[in-house]
Amino acid sequence: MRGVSKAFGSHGNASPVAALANLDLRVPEGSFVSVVGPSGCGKTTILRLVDGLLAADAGEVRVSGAPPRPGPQVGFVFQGFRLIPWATVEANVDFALTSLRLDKAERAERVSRYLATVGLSRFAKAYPGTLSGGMKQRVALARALATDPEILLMDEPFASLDAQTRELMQTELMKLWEQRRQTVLFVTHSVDEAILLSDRIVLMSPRPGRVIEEIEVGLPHPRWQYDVRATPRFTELRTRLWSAIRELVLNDPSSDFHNPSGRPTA
Ligand SMILES: Nc1ncnc2c1ncn2[C@@H]1O[C@H](COP(=O)(O)OP(=O)(O)OP(=O)(O)O)[C@@H](O)[C@H]1O
Repeated sequence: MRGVSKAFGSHGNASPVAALANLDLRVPEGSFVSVVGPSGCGKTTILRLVDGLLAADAGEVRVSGAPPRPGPQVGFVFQGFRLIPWATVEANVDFALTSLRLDKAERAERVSRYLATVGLSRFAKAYPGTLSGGMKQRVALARALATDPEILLMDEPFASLDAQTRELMQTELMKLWEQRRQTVLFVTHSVDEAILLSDRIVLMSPRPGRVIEEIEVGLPHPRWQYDVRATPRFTELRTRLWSAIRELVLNDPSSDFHNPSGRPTA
């Protein structure tokens, strides 16, 4: 993304919201990049621009050298799963394959392979409403992976899961990524999650959203094989990112937590 700006239209008398201003961001092929920053800094807007669901007002967005276009080359995983409630688990995954023009046997093989990858083969005939949150998110992950996309866009995919399930899903994602090494652009509010998963972390400031720092994580892979959180590097990154985000929030006049002095308000 080069010099990208995006504003959203005004509601009633309110003036337009400048979501992104003159944003530069490069995500190298095969890398795992996370975007963190205060609420409303434009993280989701970046993903929608890369997916081609949204057009930039100014600047240039390129995906593998071409203008972005929605399609099977890009997999999207959302916080809210977005499964089809009246379709079975396997039908939900199969639906993603519609545009690939595979024959029936190939489609069935893909569906069963990716359901096995996320450990849900036994639930192929179940309906989403009967599954736990973690299982639903695994279906959503299988659906996103089934087209074998070059790029995975993930918008707070684990935010609504309980802490244990979230950790298990993070480990699953790390393992899957080690095998396939897609390019991943991952949005999260969790600094720990960003450090755990990413090669690089992009820190954004809000109103208008822009990149203020890019940090190489520098922790070795595969990270599920050792206790990443116990390393000095993890602690250092965590402290650095949290204090930067805290400063951004306290100094943002439109934030509910605006308090430049940082002193107790009560
Ligand atoms: N369709 C829209 N119409 C109006 N304003 C919008 C729209 N989409 C996003 N915005 C505004 O643009 C800004 C950036 O939104 P975006 O959702 O990209 O931020 P975010 O960093 O992902 O937020 P959060 O962390 O809260 O999910 C916000 O101020 C948001 O209110």
